Order: sequence, then structure tokens, then C-alpha cells
Amino acid sequence: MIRAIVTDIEGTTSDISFVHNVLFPYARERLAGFVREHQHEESIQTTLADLRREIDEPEADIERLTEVLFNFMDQDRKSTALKALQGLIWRDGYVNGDFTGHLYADVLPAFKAWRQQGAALYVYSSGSVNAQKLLFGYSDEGDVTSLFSGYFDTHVGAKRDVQSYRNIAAQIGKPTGELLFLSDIRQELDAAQQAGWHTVQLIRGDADTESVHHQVNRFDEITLEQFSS
Ligand SMILES: CSCCC(=O)C(=O)COP(=O)(O)O
Ligand SMILES: [Mg+2]
Repeated sequence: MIRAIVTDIEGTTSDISFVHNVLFPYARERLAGFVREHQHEESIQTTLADLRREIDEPEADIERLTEVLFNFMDQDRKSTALKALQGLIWRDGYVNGDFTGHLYADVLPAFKAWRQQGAALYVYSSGSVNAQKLLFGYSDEGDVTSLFSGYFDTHVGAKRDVQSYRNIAAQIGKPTGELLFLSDIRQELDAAQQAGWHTVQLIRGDADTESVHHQVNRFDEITLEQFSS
């Protein structure tokens, strides 16, 4: 039986175009100014030190780090430091009402049904935990964060690494056979499956004919009974 469901965000609960056409440009326009203005704050210094370590350039100055961050955004690189900064910048956009976190219409009813059936809900995204809480806290459907038991980001590891799913299972404290991972990306599901998890692939747009995972178009096509042994 499934005791916990861990969901991806981009392409799974939320439209990729919301992330790429709303969130990413909002952060991009403000990133240089944000780093310049906040560079002396302790938490930002820690993030910039993480970035220097990531690029193995211990002496990199603010101009160089900003250049690197722009390169990372161009590549959609899932850098933990970039993701931390994006999350901090997005806060203003949510709080000022510039945008709300997109949720597909089928997501919230399914979350509520699964909670009623006794499954705990978690999020795993490359976006920082802070960014995840903002998206669900200021979602199209209001603040839905009370549904979640926890959040995971790249501090547990990259989404295509098998070890990340072992780390998440250890933190949730349940055997992997009781865990279900939902994502649109085949390689993420492959990693979860190799760690012993159940998997379902969300196909919100183009078909993925190379996938071995059970595929659905909407959350209401997923029934937890289908995973009973
Ligand atoms: C928390 S919403 C923003 C998600 C994000 O920044 C991102 O890069 C999505 O990456 P993922 O690996 O979760 O598809
Ligand atoms: Mg995704």
C-alpha cells in the first residue's frame, strides 16, 4: 500500500510554461540587482560561498558570480545556489500579487483524496524548499501547504540520482515499496524506480514513447489501490 506520495512540480503539478515564462524571467530581471543589494547578508554570503565551491573558483568576485548565474539560467542548470536565490527573488512576486503558483485543476482534489486515504504528501523539486512553499502557499487555489508533510530539494541530491530517492525514503522513514513518486521526467522516475519506489509519469503535453513507467494525463487517473500487492 502507498503510505507517502512525493510529487515533482514543474510539468507535474504545474505548467512548465508558468515556470519558464513567468517565474524564470521574473528572477532573471532582478537577479543582478538582488545579489548586489544583498551580498553582505549572512544567508546570501553562504549561498555565494556555495556557488564559489560549485564552480571551484574560491576568489570569484560578485561580477564573476553574477556572470556564472546568468550562464546557469541560460542552461537551466539545477544549481542549488541559483535555486536558493531565485526562491528569494520570487517571494516579492507572490507577496505583491504579480502572479500565483499555477496548479492544474486536477491536482488539489487528488491531493485531498489521497490525504483522506491516509497517504502523506511530500514535494521534491529542484526549486528550493523556500520556493516550493511559496508556490503552494500562494497558489491559484490559495494556501495549500497544510496538505504537505515535508519538502525536498537538491540538498538531498539531484533528481536523476538514485541515491536522492534513498535519502528521501530515509528522511520520510518508510520502506521504498510504500512510496510513490510522480514526475513528468522519465530519467527522474528511472532513478526512483531503481531505488525501489513506485512511479507514475505525468504526460501533460508531448508523449514519451521511451518510458517504461505507468503514464497518466491527470492526477485523477491515479488510484492508490492499483499499487496494492
Ligand atoms: C519551485 S517552482 C520552480 C521550480 C524550478 O526552479 C525548477 O528548476 C524546476 O526544476 P525541476 O527539476 O523540479 O523540474
Ligand atoms: Mg518536472
